[in-house]
Amino acid sequence: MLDKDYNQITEKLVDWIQEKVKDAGCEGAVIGLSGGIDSAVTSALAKKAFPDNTLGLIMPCYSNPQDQEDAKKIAEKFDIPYQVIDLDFVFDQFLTTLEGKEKVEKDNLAAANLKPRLRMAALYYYATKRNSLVVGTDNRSELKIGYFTKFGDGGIDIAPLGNLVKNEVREVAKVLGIPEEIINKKPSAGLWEGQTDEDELGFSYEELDKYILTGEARDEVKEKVDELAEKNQHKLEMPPIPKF
Ligand SMILES: Nc1ncnc2c1ncn2[C@@H]1O[C@H](COP(=O)(O)OP(=O)(O)OC[C@H]2O[C@@H]([n+]3cccc(C(=O)O)c3)[C@H](O)[C@@H]2O)[C@@H](O)[C@H]1O
Ligand SMILES: Nc1ncnc2c1ncn2[C@@H]1O[C@H](COP(=O)(O)OP(=O)(O)OP(=O)(O)O)[C@@H](O)[C@H]1O
Ligand SMILES: [Mg+2]
Repeated sequence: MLDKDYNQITEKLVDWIQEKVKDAGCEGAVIGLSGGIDSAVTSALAKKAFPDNTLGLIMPCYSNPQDQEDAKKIAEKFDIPYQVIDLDFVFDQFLTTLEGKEKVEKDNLAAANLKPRLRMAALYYYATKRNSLVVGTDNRSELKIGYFTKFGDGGIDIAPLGNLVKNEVREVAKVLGIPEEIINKKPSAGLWEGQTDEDELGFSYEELDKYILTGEARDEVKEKVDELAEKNQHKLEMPPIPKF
């Protein structure tokens, strides 16, 4: 990876979270805990920043049970208070309400994207009640290509990992003592069974990160990344407003 001091970066990120939360007049952090590395790192940083006011929400929505186990393991290892909020019922009811019928097709992107959007609503519920910020887990690699659900996992207040590519997040994870099995787990949005980021995208984080950091990649990867970055640019901007 880069020749950077990840011990120092870790400390600076803790200070940065403290500063952003205090600047907002808030007192703590609320984070969605998925059992993946990005939320593990983010919650461990937030816990260091706000030892007495960090809350993790574990929100399975037809999710792999192993993910919930992994999320609990992180919460317990870092002594982060957490709540398990099962979204299966709400998800089904919402889809039924949206479609106006009981039997609803769930196997499509529109339905899959409801999951992160329900999680976003739950995170803001607790953020408001606790005078806290929603601390996002999006990293630089995901932000570059818009690989997140708009107003879902992209609906957050601050993004401490936003300047670190995925492989740098792994370096910070090592500094924090995140368990190896979480660091080495295949990244997944968990939106449908068996989904992995790299299968869906068609390139690896190693390739994506190298392209972001050096501008070098296979032509096919460059093309795909550039196309996604352009197509999803709107996710990083304010909604267009007429100038007249
Ligand atoms: N040019 C434009 N200007 C303004 N808005 C525009 C737009 N083009 C589309 N839109 C809007 O954006 C919507 C499409 O964006 P969005 O709803 O986000 O949906 P979309 O980008 O199609 O899907 C989300 C992607 O993010 C991935 N994801 C989601 C959640 C977590 C993770 C993870 O890594 O954990 C990954 C997921 O696997 C999927 O590939 C359209 O329905 C439309 O409303
Ligand atoms: N089951 C879940 N419960 C709570 N939060 C979740 C759940 N699934 C996803 N999230 C939230 O959405 C974020 C985006 O998911 P994403 O998959 O990009 O990150 P991750 O799971 O932490 O790491 P990885 O990308 O390596 O899987 C998570 O970091 C977490 O904050
Ligand atoms: Mg994940």
